[in-house]
Amino acid sequence: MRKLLIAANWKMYKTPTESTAFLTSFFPLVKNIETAEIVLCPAMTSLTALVDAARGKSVCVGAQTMHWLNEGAYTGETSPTMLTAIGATHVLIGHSERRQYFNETDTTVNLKLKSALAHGLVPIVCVGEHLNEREQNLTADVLNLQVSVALEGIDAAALAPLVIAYEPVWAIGTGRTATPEIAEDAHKIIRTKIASIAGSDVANATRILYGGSVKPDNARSLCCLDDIDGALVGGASLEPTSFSQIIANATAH
Ligand SMILES: O=C(CO)COP(=O)(O)O
Repeated sequence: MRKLLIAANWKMYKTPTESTAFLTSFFPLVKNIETAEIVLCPAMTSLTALVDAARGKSVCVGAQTMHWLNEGAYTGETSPTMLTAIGATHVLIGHSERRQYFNETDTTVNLKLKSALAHGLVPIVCVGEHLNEREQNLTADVLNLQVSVALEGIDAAALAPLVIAYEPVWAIGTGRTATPEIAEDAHKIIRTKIASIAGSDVANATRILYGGSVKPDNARSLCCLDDIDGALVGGASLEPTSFSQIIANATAH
């Protein structure tokens, strides 16, 4: 049985003060929820403050990206060792905005995934097709390629912590959510691909989140499906009430 994971991607929003103020209002709203793991991914500058504020609470804190190396002359970058040193436990890898604006590729996703696993960070690897790819019936090809390159050269035994987030690019920040059928289909494609690479045990244990315009009113219909194990939420995670409603609806029986 896979435990639901609901993650917030705050992108380039919230100062450290705003991040900890969020937690102060948010935590009382979710503290009795035991059926989901909750992860907040703030901007790098808020990580330390949020890790400190979340200590002892059932909320984890993750980064939105990282370099794959431990150190080096890479201006502006943050290493996995730096993240674990401050207590971050999760990391988003290969978000479509990183691929679009910062030249991330399937190959750098693979390097980052190997590095995150080696450092004990829970990797949340983002995959998803563009609208034109969906319109040309290329969704399965795109997802299969993204997943296979991401997992290249990684031992099945090392993949236990892996989380994948299916985020169709056309649904991000657009208010246009994938229908539950579209999302479930894509998640099945991803799970089947993982099984072909790493075996069915790994595939069945891997949590696959849906991301793209998740809101309180669609969280239930997405998260109740067999192959959807949670959500990666952008805009609607910035506000404690809407994010806590997403969690409540996603975990409702
Ligand atoms: O990119 C996303 C999460 O990583 C999704 O963003 P929205 O929820 O704002 O569409």
